[in-house]
Amino acid sequence: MSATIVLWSILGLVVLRVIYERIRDRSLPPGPRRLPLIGNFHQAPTELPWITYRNWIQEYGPITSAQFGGNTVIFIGDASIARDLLDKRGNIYSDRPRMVMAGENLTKGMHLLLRRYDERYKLHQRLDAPVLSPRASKTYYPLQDLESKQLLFDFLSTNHFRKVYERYAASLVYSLAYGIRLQTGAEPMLKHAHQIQENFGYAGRVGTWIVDALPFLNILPSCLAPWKKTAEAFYHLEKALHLGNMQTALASKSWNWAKEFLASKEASEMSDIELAYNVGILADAGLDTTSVQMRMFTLGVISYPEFVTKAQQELDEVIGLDQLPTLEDEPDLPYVTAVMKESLRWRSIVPGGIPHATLEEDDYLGYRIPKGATIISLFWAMALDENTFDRPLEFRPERWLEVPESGKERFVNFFGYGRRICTGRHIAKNSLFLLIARILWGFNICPTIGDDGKPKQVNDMHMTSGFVSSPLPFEAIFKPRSEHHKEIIESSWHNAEKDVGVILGSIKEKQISIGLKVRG
Ligand code: HEM
Repeated sequence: MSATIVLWSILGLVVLRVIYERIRDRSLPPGPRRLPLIGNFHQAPTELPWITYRNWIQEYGPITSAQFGGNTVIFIGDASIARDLLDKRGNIYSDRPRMVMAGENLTKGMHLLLRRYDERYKLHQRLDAPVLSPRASKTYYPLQDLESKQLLFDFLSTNHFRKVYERYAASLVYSLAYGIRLQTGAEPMLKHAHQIQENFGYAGRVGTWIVDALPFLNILPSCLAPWKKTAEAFYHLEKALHLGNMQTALASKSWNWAKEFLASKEASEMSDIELAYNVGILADAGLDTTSVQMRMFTLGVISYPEFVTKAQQELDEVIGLDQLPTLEDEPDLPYVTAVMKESLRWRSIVPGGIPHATLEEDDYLGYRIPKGATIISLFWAMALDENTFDRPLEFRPERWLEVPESGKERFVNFFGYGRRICTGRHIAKNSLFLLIARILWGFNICPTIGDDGKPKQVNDMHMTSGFVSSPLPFEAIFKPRSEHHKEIIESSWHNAEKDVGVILGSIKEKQISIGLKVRG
């Protein structure tokens, strides 16, 4: 074959490809200009990608499309469009995009968050639903009460708030899932669990693995696919943690989710490892989320301290000085509830949203949304939308108590959408309310003082990338509001029931008494 024929053939293929892409992209929502083959891949940042995506939304409109290799991605930057598609058309928009490295190689299809929307996924949802319902979640209050009392007590002797929040969140979810209280936060199993989270975040990083861009490469044998070795090592580490915790839970005398699940009809259709992963993924999901959201709240206090006085006035009037607020007080504490909502809006722990995918082609506002497209509801854009939130960069709880000026729908889906909405949201919201109310009741939180004698400045826009985005390290000082507050915190902790077996037993009794079906 002469060189001329080769050249003409290549040119012909390129032309055919361009024609194919033109047809493929017809009627898609507008978006940045694509290059042949790679589309916008070269424009997808690995660090803080939501900032670039928000810029695209501002330039091209609230529903924007881009092409990452063979994958069409639709970005949504408007709360009502996100609800129209992800909530109201949940039958189409509840799948997840394929993530070869994190979803298939590392977690072997067993990570609930990444599961495709199929019968197996629904089986897992049926298994989990009874322990995560609003009514069941309310019965976990005695554990949240105990752990939050320890949290307040810990703040009397340390300002290391990251550790204090992490211990709270981990101990709560490990008690529920496995009957294991984590009293110090330095337990080896917790270190192991954090390593697993880190590995998952690494495996899930966009732009890190060639196999995520070109999934067909995954059929290569391990000797030609070095990523498989990494995934296999991570998998064995994770499997050991979930199976080990499951064994401890089943051997424990107390009621826990592991026992509850094992006794269910759904579990009889699962292997030991699939069941252990189910419990393990729930435990993982509860580890970082609540604690990082509490760091966002702390960042809000340091950056916009004015709201604290108003919250404390409300707490003093409604609760008084002699007792801690409880979950029952929520309806009487609208300002504190607004602080919780504002923490979730101001800095989401998932600013890039968690991607959904379409199960079939759809039509919306005259645009074609292809089957298999990745759908990103961009929390960062919706939470900072100036048309719906006045001065959105400010932490201003009042906005949740005022009647919004514009008639436009505001972003409130902090826990996601439709059939993939966060299943731990009732537990999470109860924790956030209780922690925020109790911390504001008992403490003033101040910035640390620098060498120049002035409060150290903290940049409230400095965040990490990754599955869960957290603030970069900053310092804060937790001071009890008075000697009296300190005494109440000490006595509440000293008088608390600390035996997790007794508390879990009382939770089981409570569930039976209110008519919940208890299996374990
Ligand atoms: C402040 C705390 C939390 C926040 C902000 C949060 C947020 C989210 C978001 C945005 C999603 C994705 C929803 C979607 O795809 O539309 C999600 C999924 C999920 N969350 Fe949470 N979450 C929190 C705490 C928790 C806790 C405590 C648990 C478990 C006890 C949990 C369990 C899960 C699970 C299992 C999923 C996967 C749902 C699925 O794909 O079907 N989350 N969460």
